[in-house]
Amino acid sequence: MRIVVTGKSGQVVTALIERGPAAGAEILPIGRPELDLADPENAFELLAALAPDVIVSAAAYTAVDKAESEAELAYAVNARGPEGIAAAAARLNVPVIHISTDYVFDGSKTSPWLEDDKVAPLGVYGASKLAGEAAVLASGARAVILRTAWVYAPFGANFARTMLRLAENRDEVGVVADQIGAPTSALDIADAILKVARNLADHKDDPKLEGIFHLGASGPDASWADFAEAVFSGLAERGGKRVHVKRIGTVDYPTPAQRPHYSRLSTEKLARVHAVTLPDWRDALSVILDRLVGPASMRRDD
Ligand SMILES: NC(=O)C1=CN([C@@H]2O[C@H](COP(=O)(O)OP(=O)(O)OC[C@H]3O[C@@H](n4cnc5c(N)ncnc54)[C@H](OP(=O)(O)O)[C@@H]3O)[C@@H](O)[C@H]2O)C=CC1
Ligand SMILES: Cc1cn([C@H]2C[C@H](O)[C@@H](COP(=O)(O)OP(=O)(O)O[C@H]3O[C@@H](C)C(=O)[C@@H](O)[C@H]3O)O2)c(=O)[nH]c1=O
Repeated sequence: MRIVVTGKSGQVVTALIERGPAAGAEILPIGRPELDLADPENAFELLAALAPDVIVSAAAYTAVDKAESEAELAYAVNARGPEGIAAAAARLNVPVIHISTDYVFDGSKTSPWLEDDKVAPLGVYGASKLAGEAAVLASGARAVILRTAWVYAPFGANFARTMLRLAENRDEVGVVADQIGAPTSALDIADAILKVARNLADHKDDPKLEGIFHLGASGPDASWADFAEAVFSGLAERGGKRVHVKRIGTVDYPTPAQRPHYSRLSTEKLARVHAVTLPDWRDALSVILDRLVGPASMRRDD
């Protein structure tokens, strides 16, 4: 199975490159400069030459706060980019898996968001990603939208690595405790994408496999403060320093973009239709901390 992916240097694609071979997939990443999503005119020629079985559209403008002041660029990359990719996929008759976000929701629910719940993004990033979803769904390509959330990995820019960096010279970090979701490992996302890709490649005439699906870790709801506490206790278990999380409110941590208070995604549809369920986020974090900090068995107090 040949899978062409956009977003060569991103967390999800780096994970796909790592996990692809074990799943029998050849991952062909494309990134800048060969494809600038803000101007995807050459997408068809580029994709056609690579002859993919499946296309994964994972590149995005992901700077949530900066998007508020760079709306034009965010829409170009997150909406017109995927539109160009999906149009090419339709012409090539190749299915496309497009990665989207929990930030398409306003966070007003108190139970996990379903695929057909009302979308109402609070910021430019979420709105531009929503426009990307719409463009992909309207393209005529066989399409799966995978909305995921709170992505972190042993590589790339993410909240867990930010916490570990802050731990280097801080004993306490203030983190919001009133935004709830599920941290999701890019390694697990990659495994899920590979299974969905296999299903699409193997069952060409099954429209039930297409549409919007939510993809997130199992385990209890978590706030960013819970996630930070889990990172720091994992650090201490591995012989690192102890760092305290000061649990604060969103009002105490003002940011240019508003974020949803509750963005946990219901993953039942993905489990039912594609037979994909992700591990508990606490186990997934342990796997990633083993790589970032060292295995827990190396801890000093053993
Ligand atoms: N990170 C998260 O917490 C979440 C992410 N998602 C979605 O998952 C997907 C993957 O996210 P993630 O792996 O974290 O992404 P990253 O932020 O790690 O990487 C984004 C990638 O997109 C590329 N990119 C940005 N602008 C352009 C452009 N104009 N042309 C071509 N490539 C471009 C970047 O390339 P370069 O390095 O050259 O800038 C980079 O490779 C995205 O669609 C994102 O919206 C969904 C939920 C949560
Ligand atoms: C670094 C830091 C952040 N925070 C807060 C800010 C914010 O409300 C929350 C999350 O911080 P970040 O800005 O790192 O995360 P953010 O960029 O909002 O993460 C989002 O990225 C996009 C791409 C997505 O699609 C989302 O699913 C989500 O993962 O934690 C603290 O309270 N203390 C801190 O020290």
